[in-house]
Amino acid sequence: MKILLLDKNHPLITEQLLAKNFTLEEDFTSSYDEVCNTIENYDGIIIRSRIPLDKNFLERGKNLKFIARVGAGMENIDVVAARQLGIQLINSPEGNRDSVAEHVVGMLLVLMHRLFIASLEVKDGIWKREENRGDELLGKTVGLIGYGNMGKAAAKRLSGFGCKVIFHDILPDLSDEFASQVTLDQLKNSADIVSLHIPLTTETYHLVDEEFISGMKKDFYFINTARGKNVNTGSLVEGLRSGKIKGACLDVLEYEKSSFEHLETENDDLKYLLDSEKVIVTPHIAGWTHQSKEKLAQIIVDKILASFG
Ligand SMILES: NC(=O)C1=CN([C@@H]2O[C@H](COP(=O)(O)OP(=O)(O)OC[C@H]3O[C@@H](n4cnc5c(N)ncnc54)[C@H](O)[C@@H]3O)[C@@H](O)[C@H]2O)C=CC1
Ligand SMILES: O=C(O)C(=O)COP(=O)(O)O
Repeated sequence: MKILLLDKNHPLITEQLLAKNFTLEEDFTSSYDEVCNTIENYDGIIIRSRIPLDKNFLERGKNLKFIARVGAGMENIDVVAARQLGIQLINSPEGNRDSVAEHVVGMLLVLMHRLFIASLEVKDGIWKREENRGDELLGKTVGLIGYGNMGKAAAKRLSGFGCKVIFHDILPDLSDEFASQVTLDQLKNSADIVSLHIPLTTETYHLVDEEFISGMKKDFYFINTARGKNVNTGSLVEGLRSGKIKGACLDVLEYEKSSFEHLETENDDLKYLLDSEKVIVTPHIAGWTHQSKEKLAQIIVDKILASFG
């Protein structure tokens, strides 16, 4: 089989697939149009999220048998078209869920204990104690939206910090030893912290908006490691300005073109988020550890070999 690798990943992917006699070609720079022109030459694609694999792209890949997404989210792939065309979709969320879960806990601790601000101040010669009094995770009710790979991994860690973890998911009967399933209204009635772990779909686009925020019973902390477009940024900023949202941890932003591209900065809402002491932001690295890089690669190779080896 001839496979095109469109993103840089751990070298074990190439080493192990070459050893199994796959033919591999790497192209980490060509544009969407350029790749479209040659895609019919390949049986499979290995990708993260650099290029959108839309219907047009998939139809031109006449010989494609699989798309392997090194990671979890499939938003860059027209999943419906792929299925209609008989192209197998493979992803590897088991490889970065531990990284995401630790990032969630880490961001919450940094924000709630004011670690980043306090450290910057001390290094600047400023010694403020009362202003830097933090909030504990212990005893807080965390409401997760989406209880798949990422949500479950986050629940496991957060319950270890003494949080009561509840979640809302459209699939039924998902409660386990770490978290209890509730309706969205029940979550809004009791959560002190809201964390998103949903895919980006037409239903989840701007799921967190003015109505969601005003429906929250308590003031709350907000964390998003899912996708930027799950949140209406204007509403988020308004919630932060009014104090309804006590602080936000954002690994993803609405204005990301893809996780590999910079943000546009000429935007008042984004400027507020970047300037605010109540917000910490990371550049889409929740799932981006040295360990996840290797795990994602090994899992994707194992899944490719299980179907096509
Ligand atoms: N920041 C980062 O580096 C990373 C971000 N992600 C994001 O996390 C997302 C979730 O990943 P997984 O947990 O692997 O996905 P998953 O498919 O295992 O779980 C998602 C869950 O959300 C539920 N869901 C879907 N629509 C919903 C709605 N409207 N309301 C409530 N629940 C809904 C689904 O039923 C499912 O249980 C990915 O799609 C991706 O966007 C994933 C990995 C790394
Ligand atoms: O696995 C995911 O869904 C991620 O968000 C990781 O993002 P990336 O593959 O680095 O664009």
